[in-house]
Amino acid sequence: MTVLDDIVAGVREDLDERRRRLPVRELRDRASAAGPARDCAALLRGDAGTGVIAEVKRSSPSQGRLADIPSPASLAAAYEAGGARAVSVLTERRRFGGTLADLDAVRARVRVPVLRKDFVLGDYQLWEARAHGADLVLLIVAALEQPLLADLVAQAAEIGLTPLVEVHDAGEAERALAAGARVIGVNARDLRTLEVDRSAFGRVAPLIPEDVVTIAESGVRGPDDVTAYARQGAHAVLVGTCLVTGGAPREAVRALTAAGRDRTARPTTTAPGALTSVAPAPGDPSTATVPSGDPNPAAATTTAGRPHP
Ligand SMILES: O=C(O)c1ccccc1NCC(=O)[C@H](O)[C@H](O)COP(=O)(O)O
Repeated sequence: MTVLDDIVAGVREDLDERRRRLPVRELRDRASAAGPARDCAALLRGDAGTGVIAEVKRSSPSQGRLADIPSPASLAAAYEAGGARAVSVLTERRRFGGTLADLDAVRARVRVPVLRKDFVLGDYQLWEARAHGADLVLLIVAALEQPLLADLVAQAAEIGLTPLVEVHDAGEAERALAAGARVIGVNARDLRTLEVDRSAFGRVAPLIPEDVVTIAESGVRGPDDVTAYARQGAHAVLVGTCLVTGGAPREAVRALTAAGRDRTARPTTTAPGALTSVAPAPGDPSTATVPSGDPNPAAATTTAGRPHP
């Protein structure tokens, strides 16, 4: 069993329990009362510079306890004051020490978009995310079969959430695009082994079309890492550990944001194997990928719904 399998098994148990306590129809009512979410793709892309998505993270499977964070709202306010483009809130309880109450508290305090960071396995968690005020929701390709991934991308958009679809390698990026992702996070951390490889973004991002927003996730230790990602064209970086352990979150976010000031246009490859996304027909969550350079959309190979390894 991998670390990811183990996390997902716990998440599933907790989710079943919440479902028993609160029917989805009630969640939907709460989601309607939460007011509209923002369309975050353009906000995350920003005008210039690599932005910072700053994370509220108490613990992690890779490093155990990181910080107490008695007031997630105060931490998020410090992130916002430092110039964070968005705030990420880990709501997974067992391994990360997060709760939906953290999401409520952060939502109530900041104006920037808020990401619900969890291991989403079905639409119930999308409704939860919206009911608790999230604008964005994380969908992890490695945790989802392709038909479910495509479904959740489409449903998230219908609910008004912007799905941030997380990948770790080229094959997962292909699946994300095939599912219709418009915002893709390349996680340097392999969720099966917890190994961090900061070169993952440089390998995967050039395969992603320029009109898709790209986020470099995990393993950022300080400004130099942000500068490196900015040179590779990342629209934003997602940072947790170094912000919650550093002791001065507002100043830290400011320094990371300054380091990302000079973003270079992302080099996208036209080599065989590069991917382009093809917009799905309205109401059709599936989409297709074609090798870039092939001008004939009719040559598209539909990959949505395809079983994955
Ligand atoms: O952080 C972990 O150890 C981890 C392990 C298994 C699954 C997910 C994990 N983290 C979630 C994240 O993606 C990070 O919290 C986020 O990218 C920030 O990373 P970092 O700056 O390295 O804390």
